[in-house]
Amino acid sequence: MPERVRWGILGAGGICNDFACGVVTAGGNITAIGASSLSKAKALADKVKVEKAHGSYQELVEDPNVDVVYVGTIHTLHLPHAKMALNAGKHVVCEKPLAVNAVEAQEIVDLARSKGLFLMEALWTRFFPIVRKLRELLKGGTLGVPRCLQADFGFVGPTDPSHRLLDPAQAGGAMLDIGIYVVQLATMTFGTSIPEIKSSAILTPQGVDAEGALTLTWKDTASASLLFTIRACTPENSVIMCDKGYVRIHGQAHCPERMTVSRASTDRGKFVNEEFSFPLPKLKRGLSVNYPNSEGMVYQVEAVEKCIRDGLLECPEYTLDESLSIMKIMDIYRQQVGVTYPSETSNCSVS
Ligand SMILES: NC(=O)C1=CN([C@@H]2O[C@H](COP(=O)(O)OP(=O)(O)OC[C@H]3O[C@@H](n4cnc5c(N)ncnc54)[C@H](OP(=O)(O)O)[C@@H]3O)[C@@H](O)[C@H]2O)C=CC1
Ligand SMILES: O=C1OC[C@@H](O)[C@H](O)[C@H]1O
Repeated sequence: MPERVRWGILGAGGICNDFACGVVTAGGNITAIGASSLSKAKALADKVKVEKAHGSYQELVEDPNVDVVYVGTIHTLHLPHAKMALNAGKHVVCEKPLAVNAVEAQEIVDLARSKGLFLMEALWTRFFPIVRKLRELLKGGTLGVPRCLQADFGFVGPTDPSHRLLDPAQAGGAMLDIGIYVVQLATMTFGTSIPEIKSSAILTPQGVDAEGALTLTWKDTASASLLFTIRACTPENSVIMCDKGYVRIHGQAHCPERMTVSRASTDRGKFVNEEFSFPLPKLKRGLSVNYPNSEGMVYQVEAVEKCIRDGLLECPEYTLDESLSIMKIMDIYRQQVGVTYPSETSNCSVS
């Protein structure tokens, strides 16, 4: 294996640009970009100064100079594209959600495991320094036991019903696109066992969830109250409440840079506050990103490269079992609110 992992980028849309900028900014090595057409692949390759562009995904995954494929296509294509790369013997980092439902996600995980290849769902939030600091803090125990979480993530999304966020054929809807971020905060804090789930949602005329609310209860131990919407601006606050204080993670919900830790004092209702912040890295000159705070892709790139260098097949900071649990929670939510996608041949996987 060369000193730096050799990345292949599968797709040339919005997030592929941002991920590629992350690799370049991290000083990493992208050896090829493959897209549905050569012109699309070339346009991105020129922008991020990558020599090789492929006009098909198959050519990309078969490129002998690629070690790990980043899959950045739409939700319904994650299953075929992740499988295509694994079957070609490549490690895979696949955009969130890993797949449309838990049955599909399990298929990808089983394939990676059977082939002894690295696989991770690209839940980049996990690798932000503030999130790592938060985990350290919760583990350290000085805030006591985490008992409840309140979190929201919302923005006003597109109105064109053919946009991927709204189109059932592209597995659109708020949960799979952004709800996943608040769900992962809950599993990170309270563990990956499947909680009791109560869901509600507002659906679009096309039948995807424009807004959802979820109450998760881990019997006798913890609860989470989560809201996600693509039809309203929300404060994007996440508050983890413990028995000796609480932590407020300030938005943006999926790429936070700042948190306030409030420790209970001997005076009930009075807290001693401590602020933490980790500013984003600066992009390398000439690069520009499409999505907020995508400079923070750097952290995920570095984490994956370390795992692959160390010979790991999954990332300890975000395991495949956790991805599968999150997928199951999202399946149960969709069952409860009545969102199914045309691409789902078998029903959701909930057992
Ligand atoms: N981590 C984060 O912060 C973010 C993550 N995402 C995730 O990234 C993924 C892609 O989102 P985004 O980049 O915004 O989407 P885009 O629509 O910008 O790009 C998606 C790519 O998928 C392929 N594609 C798109 N539509 C179709 C279609 N109808 N039929 C066939 N192929 C299609 C195209 O690949 P090609 O270029 O080869 O033609 C396209 O470039 C999603 O999984 C999303 O959840 C998105 C935004 C932010
Ligand atoms: O992951 C995401 O984060 C930012 C949102 O704007 C985008 O729709 C989503 O895919």
